[in-house]
Amino acid sequence: MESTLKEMRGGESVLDLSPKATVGGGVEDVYGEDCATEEQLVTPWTYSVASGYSLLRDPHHNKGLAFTEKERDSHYLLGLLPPAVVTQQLQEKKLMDNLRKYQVPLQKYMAMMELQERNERLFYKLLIDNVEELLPIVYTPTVGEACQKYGSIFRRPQGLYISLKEKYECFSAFVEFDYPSGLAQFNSTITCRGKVLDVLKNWPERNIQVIVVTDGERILGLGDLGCQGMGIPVGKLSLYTALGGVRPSACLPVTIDVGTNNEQLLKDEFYIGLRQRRATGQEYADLLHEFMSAAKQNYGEKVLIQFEDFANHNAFTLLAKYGTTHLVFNDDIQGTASVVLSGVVAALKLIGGTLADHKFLFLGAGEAGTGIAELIALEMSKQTKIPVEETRKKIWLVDSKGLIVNSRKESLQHFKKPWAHDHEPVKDLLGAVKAIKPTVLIGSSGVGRTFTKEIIETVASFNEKPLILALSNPTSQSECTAEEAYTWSQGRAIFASGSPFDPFEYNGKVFVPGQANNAYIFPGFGLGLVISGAIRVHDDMLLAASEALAKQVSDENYNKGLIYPPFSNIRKISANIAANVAAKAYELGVATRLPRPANLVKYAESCMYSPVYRSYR
Ligand SMILES: NC(=O)C1=CN([C@@H]2O[C@H](COP(=O)(O)OP(=O)(O)OC[C@H]3O[C@@H](n4cnc5c(N)ncnc54)[C@H](OP(=O)(O)O)[C@@H]3O)[C@@H](O)[C@H]2O)C=CC1
Ligand SMILES: CC(=O)C(=O)O
Ligand SMILES: [Mg+2]
Repeated sequence: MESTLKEMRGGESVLDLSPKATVGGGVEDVYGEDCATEEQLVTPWTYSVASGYSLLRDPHHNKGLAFTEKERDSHYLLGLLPPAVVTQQLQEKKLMDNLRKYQVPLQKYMAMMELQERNERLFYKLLIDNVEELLPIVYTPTVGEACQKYGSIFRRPQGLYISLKEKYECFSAFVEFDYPSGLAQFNSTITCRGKVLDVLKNWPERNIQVIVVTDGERILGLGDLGCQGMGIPVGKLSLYTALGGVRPSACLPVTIDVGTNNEQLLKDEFYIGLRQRRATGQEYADLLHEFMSAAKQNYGEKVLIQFEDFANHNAFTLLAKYGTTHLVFNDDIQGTASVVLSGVVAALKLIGGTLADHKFLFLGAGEAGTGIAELIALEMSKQTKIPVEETRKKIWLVDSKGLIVNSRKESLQHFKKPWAHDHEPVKDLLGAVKAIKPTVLIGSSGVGRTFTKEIIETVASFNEKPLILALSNPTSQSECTAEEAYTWSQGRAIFASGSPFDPFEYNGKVFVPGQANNAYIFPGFGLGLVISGAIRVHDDMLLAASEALAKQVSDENYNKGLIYPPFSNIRKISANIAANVAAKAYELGVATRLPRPANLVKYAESCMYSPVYRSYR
């Protein structure tokens, strides 16, 4: 049975459909048919060998002109392709040549999406081999523009859409029973089973390891894009595969559609989502809960659910609520924290001192800002053995109302309260910079050009080498450009940004800005959880990921002023991050894949997906 099923999938063991012994010793009911009652509906799944025309239209197995003569003969492809047989390398060369001819990044994005839908392995080959060139296309900044225009550029759906329409409903009914002894009448609340589990079962893959889910309310720094936020889970998961080696069939992008408060989208005739204002409160919580329960029920305890680009009024609550029952990770809070801590630790080689010697000032006290602040305070506390309540005092945050200080504490959202320190009220960033005199300035506000000339000049006036991180995405929302950071600090700033900037020449010296983006962390972090079979995420794993990333910065990188290694080495970096995270999972006792492999880096590398074409019998 096992070999037959593998043969049916072209010899790939990518998706092993063979029955597996479960922990309890039974046989896994992959399709849910055996456990369904006679009244329950089941899906009539069929699997067949793709051949001929349908093989050419199956993105998982299509190789285009790279099908060999023998494969064309045995898979009924003769005549369906022109005679030339080419290598994957030549296909890659041609596609890169074509992509480079497009002047507009969105056209490149659409060409890449079209390739992903046509020939998945070639898509990943391109992305892996040309990561520095293509990352800004499939990811920030271009993915932001793609989400804004998703309704117009939408061709084929990617990922799963779960909307309020699928949520279970409760309704009251007046019920009458006509007993022999008399008529009984009462009001009853009836709950109809929701359809979220059925939606998950519609997805063709059964063996999902990573879900990236958004509700579209805070897409990058672009705000509420509703259902059109789908571009983000799709983009993040393509990085899970290309950068972290998680196989594409194990990745599931999900968008939860609870409506949108974006008036422009609500009026847009091409908008693809529910045309209503956002559901909130219990209705929102219920749909999210139905999704979280269905995901665990369908894919098991070890499926990683990554929350992405939720607004902060939901993000912290969801993370706290499901952190104890599910394997969940919030990329904006936790992934960003890990990547920024890594950059700061690496930067110490250039700016000097220990972590605790520095004073941090953030513009933006939301998910990214407070997430980073907390991990820095935690690491400082571990290094100095000073309680975290004390190390937090080295870190200051400014939100839209000014510096976060004690006198504001009562009115602050819960995630800001730990950052309310004793100080006079200060109304804006410039005032805060003058009052706090930070050595590190971090932008996480989602508002572009907020690091003005005066602010950067002031920071540079009391720091030999100010560390300036403009994290907000996409490029239009960056707190400053690389050119501004280097020029206004007279070439002294150590600078990195969330979206990439080109190298900049100032006074005859070329400055290479780094990219402080959670894309360095989440692919390797997720791989580490998957390969160890981790069942929960712990802050120490974020520290482990951060440490592994910082160790990958070479002297050559430091000499260029870089605090992150180049993305061209990302697969090696991800394997090291995965190994460190997995090691921590074993140490904490939350790993279930036993015995622990002796060499975790080698093991991580051996688990990574390769996009090279497979030969078909
Ligand atoms: N580089 C990376 O890897 C990552 C980058 N980001 C980027 O960071 C940005 C913020 O994301 P996130 O933290 O999730 O968003 P949030 O909405 O959670 O937080 C935004 C914060 O910025 C504050 N803010 C907004 N406008 C101003 C202003 N004019 N002056 C001062 N403060 C202001 C808000 O203040 P208030 O609370 O008062 O409303 C809030 O505290 C986004 O652009 C996102 O793309 C996010 C994650 C990762
Ligand atoms: C990078 C990222 O996750 C964000 O900007 O939201
Ligand atoms: Mg994000």
